[in-house]
Amino acid sequence: MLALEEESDSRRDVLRQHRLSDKHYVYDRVFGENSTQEEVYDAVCASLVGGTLKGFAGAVFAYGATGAGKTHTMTGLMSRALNHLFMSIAESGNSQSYEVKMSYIEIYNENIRDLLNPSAGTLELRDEGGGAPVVAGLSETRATSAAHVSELLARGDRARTAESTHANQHSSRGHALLSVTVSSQVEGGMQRGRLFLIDLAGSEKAGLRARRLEGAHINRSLLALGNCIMALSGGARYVNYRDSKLTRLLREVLGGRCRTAMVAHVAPGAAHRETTRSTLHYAQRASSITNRVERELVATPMHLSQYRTVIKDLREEISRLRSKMKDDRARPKEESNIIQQNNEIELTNEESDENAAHLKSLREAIVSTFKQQMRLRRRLMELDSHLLGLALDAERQHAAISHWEARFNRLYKPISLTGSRMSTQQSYRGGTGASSVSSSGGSNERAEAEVAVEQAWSELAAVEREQEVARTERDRVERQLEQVRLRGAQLEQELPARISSGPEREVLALVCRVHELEADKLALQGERAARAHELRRRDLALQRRDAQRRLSDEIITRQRRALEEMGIAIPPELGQLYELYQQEIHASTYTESNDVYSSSYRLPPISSSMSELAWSESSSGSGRGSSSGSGGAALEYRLPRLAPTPRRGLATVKQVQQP
Ligand SMILES: Nc1ncnc2c1ncn2[C@@H]1O[C@H](COP(=O)(O)OP(=O)(O)OP(=O)(O)O)[C@@H](O)[C@H]1O
Repeated sequence: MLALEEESDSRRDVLRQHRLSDKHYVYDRVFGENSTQEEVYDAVCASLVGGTLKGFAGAVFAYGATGAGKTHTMTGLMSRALNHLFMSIAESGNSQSYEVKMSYIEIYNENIRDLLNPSAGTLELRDEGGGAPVVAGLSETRATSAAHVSELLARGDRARTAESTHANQHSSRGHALLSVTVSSQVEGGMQRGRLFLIDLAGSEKAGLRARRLEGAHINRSLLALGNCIMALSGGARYVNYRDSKLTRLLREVLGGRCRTAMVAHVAPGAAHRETTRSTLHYAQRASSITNRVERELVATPMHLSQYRTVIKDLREEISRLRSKMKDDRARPKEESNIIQQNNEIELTNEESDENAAHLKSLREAIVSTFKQQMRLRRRLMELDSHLLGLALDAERQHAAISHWEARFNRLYKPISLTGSRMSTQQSYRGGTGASSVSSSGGSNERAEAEVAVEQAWSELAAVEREQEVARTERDRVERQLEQVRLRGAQLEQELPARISSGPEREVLALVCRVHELEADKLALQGERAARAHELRRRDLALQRRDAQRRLSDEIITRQRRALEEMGIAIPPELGQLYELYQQEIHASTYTESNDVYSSSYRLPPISSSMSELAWSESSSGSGRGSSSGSGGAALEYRLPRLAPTPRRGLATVKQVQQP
């Protein structure tokens, strides 16, 4: 329990003394100023990591005012969680079967950036058929060890947008979302556990003009987050996640199948009373949200051509089995009667028992061979799908390398891996002497290129090793499948001679039905996989086009500047083209950066959460004038404004009231 003491002035007010009491808040845990990061990790995050290995989703997000310690907490949790994860995988004695991937993004000014691949620029958030939204083109880096992960985290942290504010020397200005996915093969598909670690930006009011837009975006997303928390804790039937990219991305974390912990940060000083009150209030509301936790099991997507082959094979098997049944039925009645009579004459009771037992074991053998076949086929298709993914990964790394090569005017030649790597590194370090570095690039860009290219080559080498392993495994599984198929065919050949009764025919029909269902299921999965594959391919193509476009922009701008500097008159047609080009760039920037104002964003926030907000704002005693009543609030919600800063002491308070 945490008690928020009333102001000392009010305590002295004898008349009010009995009416005012300290406000008490109850949480799962309260940590004091002397709590260590280990304590916080053990209480908040450790059990979530265990769940991730078993296919559950877990999340921790840090919430609170600027400078209250969010980044400090999350940095500690992130490195501990990933160390813990790799230790648990090693202890499982089955480390080969787990695959850990991580992605790290920042939402800054409603733009999403890939912190592990900042050169990719702004990424698009795309809704995919009812599921969780997907960040198109986001890199998912395979993490191989705790040391590798620390290196990736440090790289991502360096790429975050930070500035000095009055409350914090090194204030994070964007929301950072680290997502770790642990996949492992289990019976029936791929088990996928996820861990989300989220460091939200704190809000801060500053006089600087440049900070206004940033503050508006931070407040906008925190306000949307507050609305979602209010709606979820109030049991609302409709929760509006669409008001910011943050809430769209956190949908699963806030109201989905995720086990979520919110760490609310407060500063104990009296000067922070109002921000503290607001944070504590939201944290209490959040603690009453109940999520239904579920394990995630995804049927592994397969290689497209494999779907067709398997479905064809299955259909052939079905018609073979059907024809056997027909053959048996087509026999003249007398003939089958004679056979039956002969059987009855020839077979003693003992023999007929033996025959029935044999038929039973034959039936079991057929079913078990069928199951084995299906398992091996699935494995084969998983490997194909894995190889397909690896090919795309490799292409992505090639694209990153060629991006930097192009920036340094080098022709990208993937010779042998080591040779090429050497030459690339030498060229960035000036070893080959002939590099022509762009004038604005300078040594920073060189250093960035060196790190990025080195990383891309090592990723590529890892991908190639993985491809080798997968191909060997594929050959092995293919041979095994061929053997099982032959055994299955032999067993089926034994059937017609032995089918003599209705029950036997029923078994055959059942086997047919199983085959049919399997074929239908595969056909559906095939369609879905085809769509997913097409989307991934388009993402990659879009990323490439985007890189090309940015290069063209730069070339055009520089050429134009050069023409002007040299005093060369621009021909009128070229002038017109420049104008058109500028209009086009302006139009596309406008549409990209304003998608938050698209019609879907105009839905007013649900009423219960807005009334909660109105309460919160008016109770601060420093109301923002226009925000009383849901209409005014909804308007502000769409177009957040920063009020002028009247008194310094209140600035932080008012900003933080907005979540
Ligand atoms: N528990 C703690 N122990 C020691 N130092 C801390 C602790 N919490 C925060 N700090 C220090 O206080 C400063 C501000 O903390 P931090 O950057 O984590 O705040 P924040 O809430 O993330 O702020 P912002 O929202 O502006 O990014 C940092 O220098 C940090 O190292």
